[in-house]
Amino acid sequence: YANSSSDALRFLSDYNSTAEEVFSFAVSASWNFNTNLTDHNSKLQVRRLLSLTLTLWKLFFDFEELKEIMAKSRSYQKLLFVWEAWRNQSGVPLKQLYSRFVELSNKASRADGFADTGDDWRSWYESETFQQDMDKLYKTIQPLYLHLHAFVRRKLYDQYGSKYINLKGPIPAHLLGSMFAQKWSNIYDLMMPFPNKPNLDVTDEMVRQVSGYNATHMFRVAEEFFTSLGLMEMPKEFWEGSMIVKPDDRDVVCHASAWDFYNRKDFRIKQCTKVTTEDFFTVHHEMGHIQYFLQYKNQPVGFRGGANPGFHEAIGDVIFLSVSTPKHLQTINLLESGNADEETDLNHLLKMALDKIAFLPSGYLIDLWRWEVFGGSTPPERYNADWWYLRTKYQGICPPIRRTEDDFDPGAKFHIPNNTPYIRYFVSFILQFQLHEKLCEAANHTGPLHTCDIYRSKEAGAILKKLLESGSSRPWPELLQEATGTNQIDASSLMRYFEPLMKWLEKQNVNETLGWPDFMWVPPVPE
Ligand SMILES: O=C(CCC(O)(O)[C@H](Cc1ccccc1)NC(=O)c1ccccc1)N[C@@H](Cc1ccccc1)C(=O)O
Ligand SMILES: [Zn+2]
Repeated sequence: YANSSSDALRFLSDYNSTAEEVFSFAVSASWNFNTNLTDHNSKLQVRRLLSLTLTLWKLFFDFEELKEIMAKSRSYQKLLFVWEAWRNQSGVPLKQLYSRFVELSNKASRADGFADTGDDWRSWYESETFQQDMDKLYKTIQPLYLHLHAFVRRKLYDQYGSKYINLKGPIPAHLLGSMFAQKWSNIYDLMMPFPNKPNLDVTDEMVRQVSGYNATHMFRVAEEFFTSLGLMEMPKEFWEGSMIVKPDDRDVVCHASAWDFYNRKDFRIKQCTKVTTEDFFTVHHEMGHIQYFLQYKNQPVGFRGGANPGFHEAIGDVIFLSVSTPKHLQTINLLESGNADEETDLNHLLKMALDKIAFLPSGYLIDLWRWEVFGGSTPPERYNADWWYLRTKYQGICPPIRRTEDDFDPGAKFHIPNNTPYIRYFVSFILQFQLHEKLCEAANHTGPLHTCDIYRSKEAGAILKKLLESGSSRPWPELLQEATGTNQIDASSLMRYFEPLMKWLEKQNVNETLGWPDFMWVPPVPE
């Protein structure tokens, strides 16, 4: 018996060191590709064909630029052009490839004993009733979403008129400030409850500050929040190896990501950072991933992951719940007065809802669609129809122009071609409020939850550290129980955080239709 256990231990330690080398090699190759697409391609032997393709590719729209137009433009037609152009160039070409990819992916998952790839991905949450659990969470937050949707639809009606907005119908998808109608805070200026209060979008202030709120400064400010909790600073290899601005001499994948090189030394962020509030949030989101890497780096390779994938997505967002308070923005000199009066408070809550509540239906439906595709109930000839059915059913949005099965709109969203699962973000957006509530209690916060800032609380940091250093070495319900006192993902913390807003919206919407009974309505196409 003794032999077998020492044999097992030796095997595991051999496996671990070998796995580290293999993983490290693979991650380095992937990093080199993602941060230097041109160089990678130019090395291929079909140089001439490729240089032609690259030239054509450069003719294509740059997603970063389109993103900016979707955030800033208030022209119905211009938004529509950008919305359609991106889907034509990114989604359509993928359609045939995707159905073949689904077949191959399911084949691999079945070889591992799963029914299909959706079954494989859901197994990471270790719950026999995972799909029902998610549907229950969605139903809990749905009343709040319906009120936010009705309020936003009314404001868009005021802006775009009755021709393009039906007060009993879904909202045209291109009017919500982002390419996928997932983050609505870019149209906050159309929605402010009290417009004459300080502007909580601190982008202008960041750009104005002569001290230069540049990318590095944004990263340093984020790092200092983590160290203020007693968590780890970024190692020197992080600053040496990361790519935090888009290079001007080559093409890179600009979608932000955090990288663990599995050698316990190299940890990096790849982000095309711009000086905006949105990117300041993303800096914290990505640094949350890095903090997790640092805290669990001495675990065996197999345990270097989130307690479940939703935990990995939540850490940086939990920190930003504190950073985004008027009180904290004043602490870091991005807001004149932090003494939030009732009205500024409500402005802040609405802005948070435009990011956090608006996101939930989309965070839920993307893998609902993918589970149906992997499971076979959505065949290739219904990819786009089922996508839009779910987008209208859960988000209450509709396509601004007619869609057919020649289109492949899910393919325009990074995580589909990148094959990155998505329910993790839905879980994160619920979980982050549970963690925030508990950390605020540990930080002896008094007053409404949405005004809490855990900055410099070592007690809060200690709870986070204990959770993060465990990695995926123990079942997530146990780790959640130890960190928060409950062993289930539960939306009641989120509902408590937004309670003052819910009360206010119920008054605002007293004569509004909640939901979109004109389910099939679509806007006219502008001539
Ligand atoms: O995609 C992201 C942020 C990028 C990331 O940090 O989640 C990144 C995604 C990614 C990129 C390349 C390969 C795989 C995944 N995830 C990581 O960098 C990561 C995740 C887990 C462990 C280690 C790194 N956010 C999602 C969800 C979201 C979040 C916040 C606001 C809006 C929307 C989105 O933009 O749709
Ligand atoms: Zn992430």
